[in-house]
Amino acid sequence: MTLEETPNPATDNPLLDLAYEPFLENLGDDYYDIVTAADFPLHRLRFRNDDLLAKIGLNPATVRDDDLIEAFGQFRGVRPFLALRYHGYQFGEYNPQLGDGRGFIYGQLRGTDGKLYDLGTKGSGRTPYSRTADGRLTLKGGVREVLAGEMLHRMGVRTSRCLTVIETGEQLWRGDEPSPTRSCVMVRLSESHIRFGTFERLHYLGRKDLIAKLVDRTIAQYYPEVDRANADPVVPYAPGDRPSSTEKYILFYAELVKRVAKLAAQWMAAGFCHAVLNTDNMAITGESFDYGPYAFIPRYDPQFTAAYFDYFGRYSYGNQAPICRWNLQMLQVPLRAIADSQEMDAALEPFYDYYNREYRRLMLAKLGFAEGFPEETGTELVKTTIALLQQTEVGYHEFFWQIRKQFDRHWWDDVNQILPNFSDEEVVTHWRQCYYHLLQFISVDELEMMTERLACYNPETVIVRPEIEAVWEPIALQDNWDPFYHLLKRIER
Ligand SMILES: Nc1ncnc2c1ncn2[C@@H]1O[C@H](COP(=O)(O)OP(=O)(O)OP(=O)(O)O)[C@@H](O)[C@H]1O
Ligand SMILES: [Mg+2]
Repeated sequence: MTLEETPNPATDNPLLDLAYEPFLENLGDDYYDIVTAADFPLHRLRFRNDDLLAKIGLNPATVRDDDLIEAFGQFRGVRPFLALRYHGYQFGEYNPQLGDGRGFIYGQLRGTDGKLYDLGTKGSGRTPYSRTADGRLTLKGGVREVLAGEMLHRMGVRTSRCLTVIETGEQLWRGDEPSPTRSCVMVRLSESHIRFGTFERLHYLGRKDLIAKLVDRTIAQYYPEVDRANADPVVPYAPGDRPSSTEKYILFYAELVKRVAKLAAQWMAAGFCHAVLNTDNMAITGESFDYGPYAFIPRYDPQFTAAYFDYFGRYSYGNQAPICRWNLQMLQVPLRAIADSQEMDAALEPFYDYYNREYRRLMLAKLGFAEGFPEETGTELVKTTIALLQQTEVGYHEFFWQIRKQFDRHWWDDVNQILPNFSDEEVVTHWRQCYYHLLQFISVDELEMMTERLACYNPETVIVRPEIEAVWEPIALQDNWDPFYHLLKRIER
């Protein structure tokens, strides 16, 4: 290579040379505070997501562990770090004292898919929103968030995912972990950290102008289809008067309703209980994020609650769709600055239609079926499946795994071949008949596709709590990370 051909990067760390885009920064400082990162006594890379490095246009082989530590542990950043301001309804009570208290936006950049992504931190130190807390994330919290993102991604849920987890060598005190406990800093890639609560705060402050600006920018950036469908000029908002509701804003809200309804259906089909669906944990893109006390359900139980502090089951597994709908309804309050209330009500109306359609589609896919048979027949099978899951002792994920494992073309010929070793309880017999009935709409050639679909929708491993504890224990006791890395591999199968 001649001297002229030698690449001459600004730094030798490819992460610092990425084309970061200041979308959030350009909103102006009404929406964030510029903050600094904590200085940590130790930086040990515990997790790197090479899949995501590729997604942001990097060849993972060219990114060294030290590069990741420099950017996402020592925070040699290229842009100001923004702690975003937000409020939110927490367990139904409005809390005006929130905001990024232990994280910030490190930067934003385009994925290879052309979409803008946030790199957001968690556990990176105190900010003006930390209140009395330490601004830190426990190592176990980081490990759990990695696992949730990867598992949900594997199950086809629209979700944020962790890019890195770096252990930081501090001792933290927590009421819900044996303490002192180890610390880490996590960086996650998500579609956006703009939350429902971001708009709620602006309403609380009476800043309709800032709401209008944020909605316009949100639509332009994250709802291009709405922007294209309705090329209305941006409504200039003069404080004091009320802009007329343009179709664009209703289309945006209607699309958000659809995305959130689908997300709730995705969680339900995945057997996932998010656990803390406060409005500050709802992204304006309709993406799932913030994995704290979540759990994958061991058995089908609508009342299953994952957070020990959720005393009344507000965020129980079975309450996720109604709560998402309630959150969408509360979002109408700030959005009234730019959109008509009745029109938003009308846009919220089909929430359960979207939800039910997506849930039915996903449950049928978990059973191996695509659309293409009478609607009632499919609905009947889904209902019978739920009845079986409720009335027998079978585990939620175990049941679908067994279908995937045992599926055989003979099921198509003979109803008694379907899960032959399963019990003969009445509900199971009825389920077999429904399943067999639906199979009769399938041609032999399509059976191969069913096998593929079963593999796609039903992973071999689902991280119910004992699975997570089983990988955490060796980390906690012997600093042995192998079971964790092994579990990450198993999740992919
Ligand atoms: N250890 C902490 N130090 C400072 N603030 C904290 C800490 N833990 C939580 N908070 C703040 O409490 C609020 C609610 O926390 P929640 O657990 O929903 O969010 P989070 O997990 O910190 O972050 P995110 O929603 O970005 O995933 C947020 O304002 C958050 O910043
Ligand atoms: Mg949160």
